[in-house]
Amino acid sequence: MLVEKGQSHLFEHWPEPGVDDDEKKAFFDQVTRLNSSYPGGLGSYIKTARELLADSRAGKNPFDGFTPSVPTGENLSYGDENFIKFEEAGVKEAQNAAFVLVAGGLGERLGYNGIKVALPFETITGTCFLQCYIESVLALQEASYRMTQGGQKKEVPFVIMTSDDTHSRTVELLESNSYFGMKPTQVKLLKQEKVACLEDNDARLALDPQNKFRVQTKPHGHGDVHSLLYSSGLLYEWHDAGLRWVLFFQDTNGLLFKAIPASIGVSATKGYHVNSLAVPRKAKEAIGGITKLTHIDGRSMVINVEYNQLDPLLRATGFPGGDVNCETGYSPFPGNINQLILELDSYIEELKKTGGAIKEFVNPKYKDASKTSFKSSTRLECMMQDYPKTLPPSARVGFTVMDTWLAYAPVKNNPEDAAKVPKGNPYHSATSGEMAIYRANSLILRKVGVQVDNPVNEVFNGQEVEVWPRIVWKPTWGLTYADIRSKVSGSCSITQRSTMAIKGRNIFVKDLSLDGALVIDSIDEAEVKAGGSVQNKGWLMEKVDYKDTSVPEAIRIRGFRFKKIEQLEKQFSEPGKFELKA
Ligand SMILES: O=c1ccn([C@@H]2O[C@H](COP(=O)(O)OP(=O)(O)O[C@H]3OC[C@@H](O)[C@H](O)[C@H]3O)[C@@H](O)[C@H]2O)c(=O)[nH]1
Ligand SMILES: [Mg+2]
Repeated sequence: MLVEKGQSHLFEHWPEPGVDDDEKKAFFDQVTRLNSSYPGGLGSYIKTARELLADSRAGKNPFDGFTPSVPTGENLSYGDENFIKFEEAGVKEAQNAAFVLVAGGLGERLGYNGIKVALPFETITGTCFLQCYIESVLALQEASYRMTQGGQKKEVPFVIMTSDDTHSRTVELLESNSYFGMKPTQVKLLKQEKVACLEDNDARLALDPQNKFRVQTKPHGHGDVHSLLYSSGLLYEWHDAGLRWVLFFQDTNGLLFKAIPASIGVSATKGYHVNSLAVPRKAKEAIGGITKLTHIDGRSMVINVEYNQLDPLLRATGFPGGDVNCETGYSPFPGNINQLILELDSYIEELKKTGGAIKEFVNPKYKDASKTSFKSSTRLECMMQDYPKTLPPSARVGFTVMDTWLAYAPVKNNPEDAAKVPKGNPYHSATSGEMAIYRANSLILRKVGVQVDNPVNEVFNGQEVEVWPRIVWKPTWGLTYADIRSKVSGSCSITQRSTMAIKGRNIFVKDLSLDGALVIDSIDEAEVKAGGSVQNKGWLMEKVDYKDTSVPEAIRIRGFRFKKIEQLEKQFSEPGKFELKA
């Protein structure tokens, strides 16, 4: 097959029979894997690669014939009547959802040595992203069950897509932490395979520079999640269990679950087959733009246009300024945060036709303008948000826009690159990611009536950020606006230099004035009233330089660490009613 497909160069250097036979066999093992893990097999991969490479060489615009315009979607504003209604509908529906985390990426822009889901999303408690996600799903599952008493208690499936770059470390993280409280059987890992690299426009496969008996491979992109889910049989299992929604999300967004209940509510209420979460987008920000594309033949679709393609598309279609802000100070195109909610039945119908194959693209870096050779080998890639591209016009494709402060704080950029982000655009760094948690929690507490001090501006690792009071809570304490409102009452205040961690479901904050650090931990069966005036020296934020290798990498990439001077710390590990009075 390889020889037929113009790949005989792969064998040119092979020694005579009997020499290196083990390596030769290993080569065919690898080829067999590459062949079976790609929908349609290697032959189909090579064929598509030739077509896409020819288009790329000819400079063909992938959006040829399409005109972009700004689509309309559902705009939510936190805590208003509409939002509360959607949150309630979403929590009810959450027990019919399955969650899929795509975490196969290396995170090259961040350059962190570990896997990204193992990074703390905040360093008050040191909770990592994966723990945050798992605890949020469990809290949602529990809340959903309680809302529909009498029903059957369901376990919400949690899938993680890994790759060879992340798989074993993800398993290790789960196992060494008892799956963060989830039943191991509730978690499924699907490993994506890499795809063959291409060395030229004829799609000749590239050999691994380290081993001439192996084909070089690179990641195929997060779009693999659809074919993996389909071939795993999970979708049918979920269908038979009566599930209705599949939610996809990415590796580092500590705010995400604040936006999820309401967006499930939007999907359920509007009957969306596809619902993408979005936030206002700054021009040139590294997030895709949700765009309505209308073809000259009349058909149209609402789809993500990836951040590197939005500017050329706009310039080519009568927007000479390209990707620029409009009078609002934002790009007119909502920013895709790549959190998708798909309706399960229509998803299965579509995948029956496509097998989960997603429209691919190729992005070779050419040596020169003749476009005949590449600087380094390339490969086909695909993105999970391109799923709607093959849907029929009857599909209900929508999106939900929320405030960035509530919904999106990814950790993608290393400190050096983050410091170079144009002023006014988000850093998307470990520093900004953690600060965003404190800002969101402060703003939420303000919404429910707590008097929270204004932030101060500080510079960490060359990035100027707002530092709000450092407030965190467990998902079981406050999953929705209504939850949080029910747990806070009276006249409460929190000063700017304060730190607060609420780590128990039934902690009721009433008439609390905090100036310092407070940590409360309680079991579900303990009901704790927390009030009075708490004042102590608190926790200081000490600056750390990202180049200071004496500090653990997960900390120094933030540019600060907490110095615990003094705190009030209380633990309630017995059932009963308690009062915390300072
Ligand atoms: O092969 C891969 C590549 C990536 N991924 C995962 O996919 C997720 C996103 O990857 P990246 O962080 O590289 O994505 P990018 O920042 O380039 O853009 C992504 O997020 C922002 C959105 O606006 C973009 O539209 C979306 O493509 C991560 O969770 C990553 O682990 C895989 O699981 N497999
Ligand atoms: Mg990327």
